[in-house]
Amino acid sequence: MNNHNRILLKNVSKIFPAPSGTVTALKDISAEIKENEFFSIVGPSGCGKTTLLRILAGLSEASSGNITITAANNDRPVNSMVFQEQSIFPWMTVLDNVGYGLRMRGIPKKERDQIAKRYIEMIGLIRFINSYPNQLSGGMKQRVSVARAFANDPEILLMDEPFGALDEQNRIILQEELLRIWETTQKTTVFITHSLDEAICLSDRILIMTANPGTVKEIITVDLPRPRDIIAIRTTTEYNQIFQTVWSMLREEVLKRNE
Ligand SMILES: Nc1ncnc2c1ncn2[C@@H]1O[C@H](COP(=O)(O)OP(=O)(O)OP(=O)(O)O)[C@@H](O)[C@H]1O
Repeated sequence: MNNHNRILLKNVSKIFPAPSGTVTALKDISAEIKENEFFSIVGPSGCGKTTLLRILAGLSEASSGNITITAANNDRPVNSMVFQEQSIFPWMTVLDNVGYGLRMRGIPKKERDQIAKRYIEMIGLIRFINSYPNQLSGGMKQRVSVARAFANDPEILLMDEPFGALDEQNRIILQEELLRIWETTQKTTVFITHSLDEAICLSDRILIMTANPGTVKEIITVDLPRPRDIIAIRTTTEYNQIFQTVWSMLREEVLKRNE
C-alpha cells in the first residue's frame, strides 16, 4: 500500500428530510483512504453505508463536511461503481458491456476491445465474449460488471455489496477473481459488505460504522499477508482474531439497532 491519501473524508454528514422531521444518516465521518488501498465498510443495516458510497460517487451531496479525491491523471474517470444488482446492458455483448466506459471516453474501438478482452480473460469469460447477458448466469453477469469497472481504469473503484445477491459458491469464486484483479491493478477500492468474512479476506482496512446516526466506530487494520488465498487464510489464527475483534464491535451496534 502506498502512503499517499487518495480519498479524504472530513466530518461528512448527511441529513435527509423525513415525514417526522429529518433523519441524520451520517454524522461527522472522517477517514483517510490511501492510494492502492482496499478499504471496506461494514455496519448494521441502515447505518448509512450506501449513502456514504453515493456521496463518494458524486451521486448525492453531503449536507456538510468535505470530500477530497486526489486524481493522479485527469484523463481517467474519477470513479466506477459496481452495484449489488446486475447493471449491465441486456442489448450489448459481454465485449461491448466491458468496453462501455472506454467507449464513452472516446477510446477507439480496436484499443477498447483489446483492453476489454484482457479483463474478460481475467474473469474467465473469454468463451462468452460475444454472448448477450440473457445467455449468462447471475454470477457471470456480476463478473461482467466487475470487469467493466476495472476496464474503465477509474481513479477509485466503489463497490456496493457487489456479491450480495450471489449464492455462496459463486460468491467465493468472485471474491477470488476480485482479489486477483485487485492484486494486479492495485486500484484504490471502497467496498461495502454485510459479510465480515468477505471484508477480512479482501481488505487492508475495515471501517466499522455505528447506526443512528452513522459514525465511525473504529477502523481496523487487516494485517494478513498478500497475495491471499482466501480459503487458506480462514484457517489462520490471525484471521480468527480479526474476526472476533470486528464482530465484537459490530455486535454491539447490531444489538443497539435492534433495541
Ligand atoms: N433518499 C433518502 N431519503 C430519506 N432517507 C434516506 C434516503 N436514503 C437513505 N435514507 C435513510 O438513511 C439511512 C441510511 O441508509 P443507507 O441505505 O445508506 O444505509 P445502509 O447502511 O446502506 O443500509 P443497508 O445495509 O440496509 O443496505 C436509513 O435510515 C435510510 O432510511
